[in-house]
Amino acid sequence: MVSKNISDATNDTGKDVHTEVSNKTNGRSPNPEHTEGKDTKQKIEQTHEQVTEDIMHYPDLINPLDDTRIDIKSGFTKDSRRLKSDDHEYEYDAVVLGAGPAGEAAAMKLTKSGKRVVVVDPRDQVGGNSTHVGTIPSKALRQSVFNLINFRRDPMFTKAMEYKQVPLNEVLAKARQVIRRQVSTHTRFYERNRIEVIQGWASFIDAHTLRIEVDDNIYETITFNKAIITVGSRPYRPDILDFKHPRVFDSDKILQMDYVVKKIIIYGAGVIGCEYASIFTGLGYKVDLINNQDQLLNYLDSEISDAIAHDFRQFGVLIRSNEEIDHLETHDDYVVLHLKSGKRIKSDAILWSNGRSGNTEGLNLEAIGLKANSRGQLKVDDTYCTDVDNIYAAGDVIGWPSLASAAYDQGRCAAAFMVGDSDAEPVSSVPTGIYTIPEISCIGKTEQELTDEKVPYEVGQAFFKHLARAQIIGERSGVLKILFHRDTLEILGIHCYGNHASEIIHIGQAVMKCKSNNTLEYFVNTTFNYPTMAEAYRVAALNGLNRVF
Ligand SMILES: Cc1cc2nc3c(=O)[nH]c(=O)nc-3n(C[C@H](O)[C@H](O)[C@H](O)COP(=O)(O)OP(=O)(O)OC[C@H]3O[C@@H](n4cnc5c(N)ncnc54)[C@H](O)[C@@H]3O)c2cc1C
Ligand SMILES: NC(=O)c1ccc[n+]([C@@H]2O[C@H](COP(=O)([O-])OP(=O)(O)OC[C@H]3O[C@@H](n4cnc5c(N)ncnc54)[C@H](O)[C@@H]3O)[C@@H](O)[C@H]2O)c1
Repeated sequence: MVSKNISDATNDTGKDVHTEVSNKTNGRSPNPEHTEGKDTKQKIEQTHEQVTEDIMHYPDLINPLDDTRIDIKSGFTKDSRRLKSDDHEYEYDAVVLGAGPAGEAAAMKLTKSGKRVVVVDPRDQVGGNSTHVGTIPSKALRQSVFNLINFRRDPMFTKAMEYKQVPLNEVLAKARQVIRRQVSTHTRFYERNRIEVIQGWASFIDAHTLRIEVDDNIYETITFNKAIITVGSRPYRPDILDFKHPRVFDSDKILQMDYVVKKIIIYGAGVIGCEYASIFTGLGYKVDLINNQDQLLNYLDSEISDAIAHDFRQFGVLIRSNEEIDHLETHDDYVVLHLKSGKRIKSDAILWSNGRSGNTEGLNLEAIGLKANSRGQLKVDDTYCTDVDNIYAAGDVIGWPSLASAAYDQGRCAAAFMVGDSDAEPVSSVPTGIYTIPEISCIGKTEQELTDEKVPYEVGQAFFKHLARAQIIGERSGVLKILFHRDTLEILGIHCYGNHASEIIHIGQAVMKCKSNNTLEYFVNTTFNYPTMAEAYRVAALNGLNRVF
């Protein structure tokens, strides 16, 4: 279980801060009357033993940045009782299991709809895995490495200073600041909306009762009318690897790496594997990227997938395609990866990044008649309702698309369905934003999909190197591709490779969303600021129109 000790916290100025923990000490003292009987106690002790003995079993709940966490004072518990609950026999109208993006959005929507809501999360801070071990630390880390790369490229600095390798956890200094600010911002959202947050592990007793382990062997029981499961996911860990070994990492544990390596194996060339390939090469490590498919990120436009593979190779990444692990040999200061093809790769460490599993194991889903699939994920219908009609689910725990961006919207939409909003709609179109160096972002169909569907499309493209703004800021590579219907000029897909791609994509996304205006001509007939990266849309549109006859 997550440590409940308040460690020495520092604020952004590096000074110590000693304030109160949010969820844990929010005025709710655990009620001993709720402590379970002996049999259950024994069962729980087992669970507990498992957790403390094998903390890596719950990697999603480990905060590698624990040592410098800020604690946020919160006093919203009592206030939330002022909200009138609906007319039923339960203590809460709704309970939210998990305070990540999906849980937060659901809680906000529910409370703004006048519902009496409680959020349960074992962490002593809100934000979920997204803030503590996922999106936020990895993106802040990427930014630090990106700055380092630019710094090294600038002769003004490199002449004056000698470049020295730094361990990953030191580069994470910036991430710690961002996490603290994010936690503080989101805690205020809960406070201002008077949403009660309980720190503890939640599990179901029945479809209207939840048991919360609020402290070691101390349980609290609450009753609710509806529940939403937003417990997120954790890295998938196959039995053949020993994640306690100091040279074996996954995306949670890597944030704790406190030594410098020269060479690292990344097993799994999905989004996490590719993002970390950029981070490690930026830090000067040699990378072996093991891909069990024949192409990197094969759901992308194939030109973009080729471009990232080309750039990776330029930066010294050795991509090994169509390979599969046989076993891993671990030594004190190195590992040897044995592949089924017979190849052997020696390296200082390995990062395993081969998918994630939903955190459903400890929820006692049997008690409510639910079953997760082999990846720990729950099935929901178009209203985010599970097979049990008062239990909903959103975010990573339901699988696709497993993004913080979508999790937030799914949580909000699920809550809208829970309160019976007539205009609620499920999340359907989600852009891809991959924060490799350079970035990749896309929305809509790929060339391959349009070809398979026999849609008569054309392509308009703009290379960043020709844009004034790109030349000013020193962007050397990058392309924007617009796919459009050659007869109607409707935009069907946008694919962007290059820095700022994840921002640039939103211009096209907005146009695609406006059905009546969704045409390539929008970019020709609209005056954009100059010089900007957005000029790529005008250049690509004109390029595309020139191909139409
Ligand atoms: C390295 C990495 C980088 C990523 N980068 C991006 C990115 O750039 N952009 C993007 O959009 N997405 C990114 N993602 C994905 C993103 O982090 C997830 O999609 C997002 O966190 C899902 O949000 P969620 O609310 O479903 O769950 P989570 O953020 O996983 O939060 C779930 C919460 O539930 C709690 N919980 C677990 N068990 C229980 C229980 N029994 N009772 C109560 N609470 C429980 C957990 O403690 C946790 O706080 C990244 C993920 C990783 C791992
Ligand atoms: N920029 C971003 O948006 C961003 C960044 C990082 C991570 N993420 C999210 O994190 C998730 C994980 O990324 P990833 O790179 O580890 O893997 P991935 O989801 O890309 O999958 C990699 C491989 O692992 C397999 N796999 C996935 N889950 C498995 C499981 N439970 N058991 C066995 N095999 C499994 C998949 O089939 C695939 O072959 C992705 O869904 C992604 O959306 C997003």
